[in-house]
Amino acid sequence: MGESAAGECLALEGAELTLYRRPWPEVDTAGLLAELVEATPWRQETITLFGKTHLQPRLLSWCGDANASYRYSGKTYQPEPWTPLLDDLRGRLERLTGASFNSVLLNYYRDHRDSMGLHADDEPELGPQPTIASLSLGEERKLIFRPRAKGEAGKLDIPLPDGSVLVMAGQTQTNWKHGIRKLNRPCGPRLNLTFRQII
Ligand SMILES: O=C(O)CCC(=O)C(=O)O
Ligand SMILES: [Fe+2]
Repeated sequence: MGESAAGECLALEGAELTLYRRPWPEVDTAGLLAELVEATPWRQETITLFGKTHLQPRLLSWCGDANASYRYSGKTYQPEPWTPLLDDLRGRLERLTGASFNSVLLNYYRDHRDSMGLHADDEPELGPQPTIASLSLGEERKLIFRPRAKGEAGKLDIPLPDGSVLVMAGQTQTNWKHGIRKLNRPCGPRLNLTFRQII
């Protein structure tokens, strides 16, 4: 595990992962979490599994430039406009990573029962090697990485502390799926913001 002022490179073959544990020590993360939970127009999407429709186990919101529409499970979503707060966070993440972002997906895990299934962020509009910067607020949950190819070995579980930023780049989405498991024990809320560039 290489460490530098720029962040920790996490070792995972065929992936490019950098973790910044607390890039902005002065930021009041609890206040930020509360403000975002309050101000965001949350939606709860449905998923259909084996012909049965369920509510997804988390709330989400999609925000970005007007032309950054997003297709997901066969539907196209128009982004909410940037708020000053989200635009400020976008600027911070752009300066931290050197990448550009025109949209952000907010995921709100209300408690231990909320989760996200294993997936890769490989939608065509993200391009072949997307750089995705993921800011976590609130309860520490583990982001689990599992190989996309059947029979491949290897895995990594990354605890994402309050105020941390994980950057996924290079071939990460090509080779790995990631997700958040539900927990057996109660826990507090967690908010995750993944900043992306829609092409
Ligand atoms: O909550 C997380 O840390 C993961 C979010 C994620 O994978 C996504 O928004 O695509
Ligand atoms: Fe993802």
